[in-house]
Amino acid sequence: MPSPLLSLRGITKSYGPVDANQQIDLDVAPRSIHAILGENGAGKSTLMKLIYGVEQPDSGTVAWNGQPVSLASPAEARRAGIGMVFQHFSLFESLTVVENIRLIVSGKKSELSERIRKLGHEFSLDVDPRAYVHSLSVGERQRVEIIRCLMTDPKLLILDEPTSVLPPQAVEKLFETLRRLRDGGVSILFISHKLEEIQSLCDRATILRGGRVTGHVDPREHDAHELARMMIGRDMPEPMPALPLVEGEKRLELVGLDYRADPFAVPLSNVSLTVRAGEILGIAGISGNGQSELAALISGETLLPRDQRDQIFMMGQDVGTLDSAARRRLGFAFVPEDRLGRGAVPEMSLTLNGLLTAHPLKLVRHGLLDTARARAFTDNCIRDFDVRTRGPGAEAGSLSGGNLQKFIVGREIMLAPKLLFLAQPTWGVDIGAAAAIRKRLMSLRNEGMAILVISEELEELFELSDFIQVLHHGTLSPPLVTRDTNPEEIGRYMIGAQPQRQKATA
Ligand SMILES: Nc1ncnc2c1ncn2[C@@H]1O[C@H](COP(=O)(O)OP(=O)(O)OP(=O)(O)O)[C@@H](O)[C@H]1O
Repeated sequence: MPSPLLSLRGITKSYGPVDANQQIDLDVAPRSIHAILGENGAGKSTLMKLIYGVEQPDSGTVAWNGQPVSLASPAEARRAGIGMVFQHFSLFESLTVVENIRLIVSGKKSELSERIRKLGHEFSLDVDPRAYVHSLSVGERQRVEIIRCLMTDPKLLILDEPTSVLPPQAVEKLFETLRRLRDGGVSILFISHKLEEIQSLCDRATILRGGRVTGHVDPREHDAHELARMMIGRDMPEPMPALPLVEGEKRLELVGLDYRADPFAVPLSNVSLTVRAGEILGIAGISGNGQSELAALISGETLLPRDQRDQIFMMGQDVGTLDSAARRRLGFAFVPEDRLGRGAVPEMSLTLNGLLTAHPLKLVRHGLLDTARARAFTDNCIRDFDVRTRGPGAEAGSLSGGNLQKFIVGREIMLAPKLLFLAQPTWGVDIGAAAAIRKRLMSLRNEGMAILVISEELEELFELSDFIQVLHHGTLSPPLVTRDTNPEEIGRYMIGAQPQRQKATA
């Protein structure tokens, strides 16, 4: 290999008793796309933070272009030519897109806006520079992060799960962008749990398990099963078959829902859907087509005006003006897409985060916290959902992204709701754990739970759902029976190219 652009030797980093990285050796070649593979908590993000100067190693050396360096801060890393797109976004919600970018890239607002539009157009990362970040979906925020990074003209670009919220068409476009960048002399460190992506994009891969390097391979020389086994050290769980449908009672019904929140939000028009007991409805679509707005209306974060009646029903009741707590009392549970902002409070322990939604399970009595029960609930959730953490006392923010997601999904499932709504349920979750979550959802469906899933992963929706509806520009396609449709048809609805069929299902 030509002399490496970046070379790490013996890098070690511990957080208290957790050895997040141990004796890591890694060489990143110039003009290469290098994957970092590993299950949730394997130490991938920690390693990237060390390279980007967010954290400092306890020991080990870093060389950049053959010269020893200590990257003491992200500003220093950026000066050297290292850019990073984080898994958790680092944008200010109350600022606009261009204002956020201006915090890092100097220039006049008008010039920057022009560059944002141009890059957005070139790399299919379209986003309005004037939009406030709080009004953007997770997918759109990620686009802003990527554009911001590209604007600093990096020599090494670190991407921590960049494709997790992109629709399939955009993933391919992003890959073309990344290949172009590589051919132009930029190296890329690429974290993803999707093995097919790594095989189609990357020329090298380093595998981590339990904070240690377990291999450096050429991912194109191994099939997905082999890579999965190297990564998780065991075989994948088998999917659970769905029982035939019996028409269960309606647990969620949206009837011609119309809603416009603010000028930057996507207006929803005439949205209708039904989720019955014992079935899973999947909502497909490219992020930014009204998913966040729809999720907020279903969860009760956004309430309908008092005069807008008979549009949202849960367990047969009109809930459009009821808040989240009232909806939860009817047997509703919810996993939001934004796990750190809405799903959990990062500074609080897992036990307290458990209480946020599980307190009705007699975890609070006479106004006082029943510590033993709350801890037992959290312990069960950690065990049942294979959450890798030091225990119920750990702060939510200290968990790796995928492990926190497993915790939140577990907490909501343990409430035994009648209606469970999950937005991007396996986002950032490694392949083994994602398969386990899907298996669990199938078995809950078979036991009679009504489940609604919003996901940008078509494969996931095809594996899970009995019916699929597609959200495009704030309108919803008719329900399609999953076994009678195919990804091409769904894809046509996703880009608005499919004429609305007459009723596709009874
Ligand atoms: N700030 C922190 N405080 C305490 N522990 C931490 C902190 N950051 C990471 N850890 C721990 O270090 C280990 C490695 O975490 P890391 O986030 O690097 O994993 P990862 O491979 O990126 O996982 P994922 O795929 O879930 O994002 C985990 O056990 C995690 O809980």
